[in-house]
Amino acid sequence: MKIALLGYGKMGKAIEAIAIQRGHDIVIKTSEQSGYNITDADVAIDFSVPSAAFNNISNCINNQVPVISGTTGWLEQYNDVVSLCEKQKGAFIYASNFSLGVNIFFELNKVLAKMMAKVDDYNVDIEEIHHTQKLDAPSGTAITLAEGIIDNNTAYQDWKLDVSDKNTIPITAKRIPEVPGTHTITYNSAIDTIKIEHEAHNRQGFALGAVIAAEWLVGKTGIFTMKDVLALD
Ligand SMILES: NC(=O)C1=CN([C@@H]2O[C@H](COP(=O)(O)OP(=O)(O)OC[C@H]3O[C@@H](n4cnc5c(N)ncnc54)[C@H](OP(=O)(O)O)[C@@H]3O)[C@@H](O)[C@H]2O)C=CC1
Ligand SMILES: O=C(O)C1=N[C@H](C(=O)O)C[C@H](O)C1
Repeated sequence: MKIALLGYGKMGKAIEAIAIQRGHDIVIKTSEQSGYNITDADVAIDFSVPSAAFNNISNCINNQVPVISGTTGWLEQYNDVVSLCEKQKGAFIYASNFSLGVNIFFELNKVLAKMMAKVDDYNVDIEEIHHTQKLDAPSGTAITLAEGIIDNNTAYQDWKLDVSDKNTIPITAKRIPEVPGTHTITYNSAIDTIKIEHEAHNRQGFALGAVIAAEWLVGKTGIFTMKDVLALD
């Protein structure tokens, strides 16, 4: 498979290594908005910056190149991408986190949220820790986790960074050098604490998941998620 890497930073480089191991060719690797022909690729993988993701993804869809994006912090434009993809009959996957472990953690979070909806004694909060170069906060993964709780527990209607109102899930974002990504969900009561945590040890899980998603997407039409790719149901 001929792969375009849109964004050749920490993730672009990790994806390149795994894609080559799996027998793919990297035909475009760029950290620029232009200067390449996207139709040279069978599939594009966007891990760029929040301000560039929408244009990168739109360019692929407009040129009939299937595209997956792991870039976080641009989701206010997600519905525009969905509309464009439907209009152009393109193929697109966004995931806030491509790792198998985090996608299992997403499902565990939903099951726990459903159970906790049956009791009044606990307050939930989410903490995410990432390296100091991260541009967005809270992390895309923390937002997906908050949405998983909101969808399964009517006590919560919203999430906010550093705000702890009734019906709102507070998210705390910490930035510590070299941390690839740690997410903790805590349910606290006067009597005890229930905690679930995912800690990435490196970027390999994100990169492998992205390559697997790209392999899966080629030849399909539509908008998909990692749940479709991993068939976790
Ligand atoms: N979904 C997931 O599983 C994961 C998602 N991420 C997300 O992926 C994104 C990238 O992460 P990471 O690799 O760590 O970040 P980096 O900052 O290391 O890399 C981003 C790269 O994008 C480049 N860039 C800037 N503008 C453009 C453009 N217009 N088109 C293409 N590339 C551009 C930057 O170049 P320059 O430095 O010159 O500006 C940089 O090389 C982030 O949003 C992060 O949150 C990260 C890990 C896992
Ligand atoms: O910027 C990162 O590094 C990461 N970003 C993603 C996010 O915002 O959730 C995924 C992972 O946690 C690493």
